[in-house]
Formats: sequence, structure tokens, C-alpha cells
Amino acid sequence: MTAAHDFLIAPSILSADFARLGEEVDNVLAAGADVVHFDVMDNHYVPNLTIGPMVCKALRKHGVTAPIDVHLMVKPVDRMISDFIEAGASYITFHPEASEHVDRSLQLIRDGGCKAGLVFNPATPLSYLDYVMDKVDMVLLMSVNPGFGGQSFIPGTLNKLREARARIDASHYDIRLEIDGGVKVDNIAEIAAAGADTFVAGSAIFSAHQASDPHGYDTVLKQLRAALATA
Ligand SMILES: O=C(CO)[C@@H](O)[C@H](O)COP(=O)(O)O
Repeated sequence: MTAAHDFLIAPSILSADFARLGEEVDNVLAAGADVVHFDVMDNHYVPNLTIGPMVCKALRKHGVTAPIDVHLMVKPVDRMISDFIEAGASYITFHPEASEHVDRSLQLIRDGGCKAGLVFNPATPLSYLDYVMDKVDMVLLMSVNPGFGGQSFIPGTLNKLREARARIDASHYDIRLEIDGGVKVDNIAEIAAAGADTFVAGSAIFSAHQASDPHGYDTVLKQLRAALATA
């Protein structure tokens, strides 16, 4: 199991104010976030449409140096992989059922100098990892059905996390186990105890910054870390 100090918190910018995206990203990173989680939706693989490589490039140009974790919810995936490599992504993850050639897509990501990952919807079996564990740097378990922020954590994901953690530990590869969907201050410790080491949180973080609480991001990130310390 990953050491507690290795927990990473990745705010999902899906819940940020897109009209002030650069400032929003600066503020969550200044408040102690580790990674920028970047949700790409195509209104085909998932029923929503968000942002593409130009926005990733713009964040790099704006001065963001933190890792950018690009979650591709698109089909097909390979063209977007090349574009996000060029745009400055750090991690690129995709859904295996959205790629005709999973091994090739993983290799494309690594050949471009990025870390590669597979994403599992709540009902997608972990068996997609068979035969490609050596090409994976990240396993991302969705704890909601993809497409929207603000949904509730699906409790069955805890058992799936335990199963994924066992697979990763048995593989002896250096693979991060990320969880995405409905992560909050009151459930993050239980999620960590089930094996996750990287935590995407959208609404929990971005809803914390309000006019009445200008330090909301600091407060919620401290609360998430304090909860993780108990895991
Ligand atoms: O990829 C997705 C949704 O498809 C997520 O990254 C959500 O954006 C997480 O939002 P919260 O559940 O934390 O509000």
C-alpha cells in the first residue's frame, strides 16, 4: 500500500469557473493541490461537451507547471492523445472500451513522454488490465458514471478499489490508483483505506470558494488532508 505522504489531491476543473480558469487553477494549486485533473468530454462517448487540447496548452502558457492529468472521455481516442501530448499533458488516461487497440493507445501515450492510464467505469471489468499492466502508470476508477460533476459516490467502488489495489501490489509495477466521482471530506478516508492514492474532487473543492469564504480552497484542502491522515 502506498505511504500516506504519497497521497495526491487532484481538483477536477470541470467544477471550476471556466470564465476565470487560469485564476481558478492558480488558486487551488496555491492552496496545496498536487495535480490538475482535466476532464475531456466529446458528447459522443459521454453526454457532455467540455474542453480540449487548446485549453490545456493555454494553461501551460498561463504558467501552470503542476502535473496535468488529462482524462479522455472521447471515442475514438488516438487523435486526442497526440494533441494532448503536444499541448503539455502529464498523464493521459482513456477508457479501454473507447479504443480499438488498447495496447497501441497506451504505447502512443508513453512514446509521447506522458504517463499512461486506463479508466474504468463503475461496470467496466478490471480484466482490461490483463496483458497491459507493464504499460500502465495509472489506474483510474470512476465512482460515478462519467459525464457530470456533483454526483454521489457509488459505494460498490470500494470493493473494486480493494481488487485494483491487490492487482497493482501483486504486479510490482509503479502504478497510481486514482478515484474519481463523489469524493468528499467525509468519505475520502474510507476511500484511501480501500486502496486509492490519488483523489479527484471537483464539486467538493470548487464549491468551497465563495464570496463569504475567500479562503475556501485552503480550508477544504486542509480538511481533505486531515481526513487522509486518519486513513
Ligand atoms: O470525470 C468526472 C465526471 O465525468 C469527474 O472528474 C467529476 O468532475 C468529478 O466531480 P465531483 O464528483 O468530484 O463533483
